[in-house]
Amino acid sequence: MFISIGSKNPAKIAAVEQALQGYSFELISVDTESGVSAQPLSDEETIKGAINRAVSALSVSRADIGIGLEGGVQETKHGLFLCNWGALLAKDKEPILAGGARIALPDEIASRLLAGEELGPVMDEFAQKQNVRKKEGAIGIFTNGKIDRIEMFSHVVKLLLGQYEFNK
Ligand SMILES: O=P(O)(O)OP(=O)(O)OP(=O)(O)OC[C@H]1O[C@@H](n2cnc3c(O)ncnc32)[C@H](O)[C@@H]1O
Ligand SMILES: [Mg+2]
Repeated sequence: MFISIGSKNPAKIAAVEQALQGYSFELISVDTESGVSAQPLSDEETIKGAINRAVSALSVSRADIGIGLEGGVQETKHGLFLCNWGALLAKDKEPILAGGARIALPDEIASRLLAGEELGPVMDEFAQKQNVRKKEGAIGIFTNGKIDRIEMFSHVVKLLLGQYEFNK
């Protein structure tokens, strides 16, 4: 299986590799535009970003499958939640979608995102670390390391792959 992932973010690449353990596969990563805002503010926008990345990843390579993973946030009555979406696109097929685990962000983080800041830099400042988005992610910080961004996205990729196999 030849797979192209639409991001150079090491956490997203590692998530695909983790989900594909036991498979024989070749993986390339391509820097794609999400085509949505840098900080998507809804499920809908985040899904669109994931699909756009999968489409570009497939179109610029000879891969059989393009995968797009996108992070965003979604407002609810219970707070601003992290949302993460994945799209898998096989040639001449409709994209397959899957969502990741969700947790509410603390108010001090949520208010900054709603004011227009991006989660990546806000998390680095909050956690006093560098490149949180490429490592444990906000989900790793706020779950005390129980579920990091790689594990969360690897779950999304397994959900994509499983649906792809089931529908084949
Ligand atoms: O290189 P790319 O693939 O763009 O990876 P990214 O880390 O920027 O990830 P996204 O574009 O999918 O995420 C959209 C925004 O949300 C941020 N973000 C999403 N999830 C995060 C997390 O768990 N921890 C820190 N920042 C996160 C990220 O920095 C962006 O500002
Ligand atoms: Mg980004």
